[in-house]
Amino acid sequence: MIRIGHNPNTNMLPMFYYLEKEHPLLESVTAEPTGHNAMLAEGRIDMAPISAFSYGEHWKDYAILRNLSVSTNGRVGSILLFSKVPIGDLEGLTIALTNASATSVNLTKILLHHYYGVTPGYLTMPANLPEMFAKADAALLIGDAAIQAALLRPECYIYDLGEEWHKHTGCSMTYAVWAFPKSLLAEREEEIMRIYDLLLEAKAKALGNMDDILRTCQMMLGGSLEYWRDYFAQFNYGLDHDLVLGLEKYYNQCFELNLLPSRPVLEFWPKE
Ligand SMILES: C=C(O[C@@H]1C=C(C(=O)O)C=C[C@H]1O)C(=O)O
Repeated sequence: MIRIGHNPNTNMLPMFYYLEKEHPLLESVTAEPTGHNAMLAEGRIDMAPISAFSYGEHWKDYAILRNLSVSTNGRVGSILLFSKVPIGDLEGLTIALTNASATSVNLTKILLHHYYGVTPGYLTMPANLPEMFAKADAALLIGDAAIQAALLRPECYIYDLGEEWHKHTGCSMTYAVWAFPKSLLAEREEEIMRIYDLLLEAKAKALGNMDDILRTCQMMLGGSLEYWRDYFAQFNYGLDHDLVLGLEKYYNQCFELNLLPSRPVLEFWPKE
């Protein structure tokens, strides 16, 4: 039995919609990304779509499943900085960061410190825009919380961090990778291979049947089918060479800004 992390946000439906929930080899544990980051590090789950940043913290212990990620080359639509002032004016002000994210929290710091030359103060809070705006001048939200907040058209500046990253670096951005502890390979490699095949099959089926997923998103959060078609058009759930280059750029920036203690070396599984 492999315990995998299930992320309930709409952007993960192309991975989970067709994954068999009752498969005898699988047990799913639902949480936001930071929940899975902690559970994988503590051995409470065996594999998950963790924050790319969390892989960067544990790269010596983890392997990354090939050809799987949550990435965009530009706009993402659900990693949004809501701000009362233009982004370049945040010097000395306060940003409330969602407690659900690790990748985007550090992406925010890279963009602000390195590219805009501003150093705000930070708070970490549950994702709730009115409560965040009561305590801070800007708020970072990810996933469905970001989509829901943006659909309400709040009166503030809204920056898409995938778009900002692309604008400043020309690179794609990988938010999540599927990782597992390498120590599992000694005795459970065959089981991991079975789960990997299930994940690839579920993804292929979803990407060939996106209409079902668009309707599900509409039922979950509202919005038009066109809105959802446009949202998913940005995403890449693979992990090709160009995406890896973008991810390495992100890790290098994290290391240079002391957000990571070492420069991660990516180790993929299965070996080619
Ligand atoms: C695209 C998204 O990516 C997510 C963002 C993450 C993070 O910031 O740590 C982690 C997992 C991703 O699935 C999103 O939630 O909107």
